[in-house]
Amino acid sequence: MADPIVLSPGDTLVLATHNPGKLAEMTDLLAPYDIAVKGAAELGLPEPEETGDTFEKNSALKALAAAKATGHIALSDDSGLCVSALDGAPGVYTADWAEKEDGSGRDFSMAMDKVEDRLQKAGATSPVDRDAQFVCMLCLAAPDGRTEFFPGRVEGTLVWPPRGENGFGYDPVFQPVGHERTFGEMDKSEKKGNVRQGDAGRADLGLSHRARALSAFLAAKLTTD
Ligand SMILES: O=c1[nH]c(=O)c2ncn([C@@H]3O[C@H](COP(=O)(O)OP(=O)(O)OP(=O)(O)O)[C@@H](O)[C@H]3O)c2[nH]1
Ligand SMILES: [Mg+2]
Repeated sequence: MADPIVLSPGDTLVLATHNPGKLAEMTDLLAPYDIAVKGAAELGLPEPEETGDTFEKNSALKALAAAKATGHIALSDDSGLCVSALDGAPGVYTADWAEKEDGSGRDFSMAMDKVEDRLQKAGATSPVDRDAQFVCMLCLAAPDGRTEFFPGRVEGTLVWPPRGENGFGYDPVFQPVGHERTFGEMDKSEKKGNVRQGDAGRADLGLSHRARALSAFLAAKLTTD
């Protein structure tokens, strides 16, 4: 088995994402640690084509591209919304569902309409039929090609119409289990939840899929003292 990837105090960690919403959340979660965090766009890195058919494959290709290009350890995030009544769609294609037909970028209002339209067609009109998960797969990659994975997920219900202006992407339609407000109605600390170091998989380690995956990463790789 390959040696574990070691992050030491003062190291640079490249956040291998071009999504400003993800970058803000990840930077915030890593703020208490003695790690110099740099985003992929800030470093002028190209956006790799996501050719994988799993979250793991796509997170690996993004992290490896950034680690090899910079010579630093890199952390990527491949994530998406998996809707039970749609057999797990949009899943790894969550970002693609937001791409505008004229190629001019992403429109999440259109993407949320599309999900709702599919749910209506599937007859999923009552809350019990509208469960979904946000999934996040973090990949830590070293320039020599080693990779490690940290998954996170959160269960929820899709509401309609969308509610709230906070967050990004599909946040206004996703209401996590046990909460009465959507991610779009929560401020960033609520969406993050009670993140702290501890055993991966503990229920109180963060709320969002990303916060839970980051908790597992923090527990394995970083220390505040
Ligand atoms: O409402 C949301 N709240 C979230 O917390 C969240 N996390 C991810 N997503 C969406 O899922 C897709 C990921 O695709 P993705 O992993 O390829 O990322 P991306 O292309 O946006 O950036 P990059 O990291 O690849 O550069 C994109 O459509 C994101 O908007 C979220 N939507
Ligand atoms: Mg992407």
